[in-house]
Amino acid sequence: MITIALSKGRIFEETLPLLAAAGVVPSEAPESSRKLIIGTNRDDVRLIIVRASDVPTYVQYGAADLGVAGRDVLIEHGGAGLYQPLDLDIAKCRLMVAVQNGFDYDGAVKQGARLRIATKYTDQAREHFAAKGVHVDLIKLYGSMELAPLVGLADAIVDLVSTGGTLKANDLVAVEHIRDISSRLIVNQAALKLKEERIQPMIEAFAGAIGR
Ligand SMILES: Nc1ncnc2c1ncn2[C@@H]1O[C@H](COP(=O)(O)OP(=O)(O)OP(=O)(O)O)[C@@H](O)[C@H]1O
Ligand SMILES: O=P(O)(O)OC[C@H]1O[C@H](OP(=O)(O)OP(=O)(O)O)[C@H](O)[C@@H]1O
Repeated sequence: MITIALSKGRIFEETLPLLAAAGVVPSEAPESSRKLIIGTNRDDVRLIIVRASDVPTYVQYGAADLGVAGRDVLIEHGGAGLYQPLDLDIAKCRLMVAVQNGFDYDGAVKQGARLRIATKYTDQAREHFAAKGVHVDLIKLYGSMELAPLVGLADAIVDLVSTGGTLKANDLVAVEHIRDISSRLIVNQAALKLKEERIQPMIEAFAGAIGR
């Protein structure tokens, strides 16, 4: 059996064409089912549905052989035990610093002010501000980061931006680009050796379908 870990929503939807290229069609959609293990048209392939940030953990420990995870999530996880053969060029966005409209970010940084930063991405935020020599207090959040500057919880946020619609709707502006993000295929290193004859063709099928 080959087990593939995916998260609901954009990762599942954008991985469907890649799975199809490998001859894998899920037997139901996670959005309309409460099942966490989803069968496919292939007896030897199943999907497990987990939180986006948990995908690397399932693959690291071998509970899933393969998975699809954002670069944002992979950097926070650290990547131990994971082989990352392909950038799938899906779920594309940017990790950015944003502040409320009117907040003088450059001025605050120049003055050497200590900034309060709300984010789910504490490791990447710490590294970004340390490299700039800016002192920060990090406030860990698990979602809706855009709210933090509006209610005085933080001076700035580090979050993902795609269309910019969420920032705009909440009177925020992006002030720094940290990195471009897309999702990657990740593979458990031991599984790749033990099940190579079934996993390698899947990697090749995914590779051939990227960007189609
Ligand atoms: N607006 C976006 N546009 C494109 N890609 C995005 C966007 N937001 C997030 N992503 C990418 O898709 C991945 C999955 O995002 P998704 O919103 O499904 O999960 P999440 O809610 O961030 O995670 P969790 O459920 O673990 O809190 C992210 O890790 C990121 O790489
Ligand atoms: O620039 P935009 O196109 O508006 O996208 C940015 C938003 O997308 C992500 O949230 P998502 O839609 O995944 O919501 P969730 O993570 O809170 O489920 C991210 O956390 C931003 O809030």
